[in-house]
Amino acid sequence: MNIVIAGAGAMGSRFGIMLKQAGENVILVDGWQQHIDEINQNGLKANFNGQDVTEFISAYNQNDLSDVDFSADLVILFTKAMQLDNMLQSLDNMLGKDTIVLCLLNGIGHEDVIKKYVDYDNILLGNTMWTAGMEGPGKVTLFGNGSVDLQNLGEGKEDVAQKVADVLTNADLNARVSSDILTSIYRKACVNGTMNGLCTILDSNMADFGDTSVAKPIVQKIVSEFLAVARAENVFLDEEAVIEQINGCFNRETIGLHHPSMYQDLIINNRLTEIDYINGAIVRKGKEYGVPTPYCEFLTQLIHSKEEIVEAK
Ligand SMILES: NC(=O)C1=CN([C@@H]2O[C@H](COP(=O)(O)OP(=O)(O)OC[C@H]3O[C@@H](n4cnc5c(N)ncnc54)[C@H](OP(=O)(O)O)[C@@H]3O)[C@@H](O)[C@H]2O)C=CC1
Ligand SMILES: CC(C)(CO)C(=O)C(=O)O
Repeated sequence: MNIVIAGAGAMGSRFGIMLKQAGENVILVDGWQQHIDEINQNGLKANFNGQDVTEFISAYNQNDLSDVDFSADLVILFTKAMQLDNMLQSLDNMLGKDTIVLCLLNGIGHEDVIKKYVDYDNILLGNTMWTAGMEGPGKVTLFGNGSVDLQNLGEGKEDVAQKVADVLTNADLNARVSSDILTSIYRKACVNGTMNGLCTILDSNMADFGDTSVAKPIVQKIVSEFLAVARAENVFLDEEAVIEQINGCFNRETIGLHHPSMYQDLIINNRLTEIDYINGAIVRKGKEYGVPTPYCEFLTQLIHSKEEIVEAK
């Protein structure tokens, strides 16, 4: 399958490497020129579960795609939420009438942006529990396990969703077609709504935060706000199951040592965060539905305050 990874940071690189290793025809598209040059000159390097691997995958700057002759069957979106609209504009020439677009960004509501550029029937919405970290241009660190949930937005497009899930699973990415992706997106948003902001403010990985005496009550308060907003949208989640999934992030043997992507953005790279698409989205929706969200509001404010202190760009 001809696959474009649109947003080739940490996660895009993971998916690019694993799909290439499974024999798919992959290209990477990104806006970070130094990263692109490094990949094209020396290959995309990864410390992959402790082993050094290098994959040679062509990488292109999203602002310079006019001469790229690649007929994309599948585009996997892996930008940061703030970059999504720009990336879709850049990809315009590559999106044929049958190109399937799969969104795996964290956060809520990305379909509203994607719909502006892609036929509704060609959109797959999903999320993932895989993790990844950037070491520097052309180099990522990949460890642990994960999975992907995805669903077709268009009616009767289940076969398309299944085909994409099969391609991902064939690359060991453990994908499954969900029949209720909004529930799955809210469930993942609860994971990000707790792990990402808190580990960033507390300067910790997930396992160290999980070991603190206050982790459980704070997680419970934030989850209850997410679930109340979800209920207002007729999305019903089982609180115990959500908390169990979050507790899974504290496991040092699996992904507990990971610093969430928001930590990588703000603390390591001085970059703006996706907080407005996670806890901030819950605050906005809470106001709309008359649902109080004090914990999400406070965490959103703390992250914005930290962004200002470190002059994040
Ligand atoms: N990392 C993780 O473990 C997980 C992340 N996600 C989600 O996946 C999506 C993509 O996240 P992720 O892969 O972490 O994103 P990254 O921050 O690694 O990459 C996203 C983009 O940011 C830019 N960028 C990243 N690092 C630098 C740098 N040091 N200097 C300059 N530019 C840089 C690049 O684009 P450009 O130069 O064009 O700005 C890149 O395409 C997000 O929605 C995230 O929440 C989901 C699950 C886990
Ligand atoms: C690994 C996980 C689940 C942590 O919240 C994630 O999605 C991220 O790092 O953004």
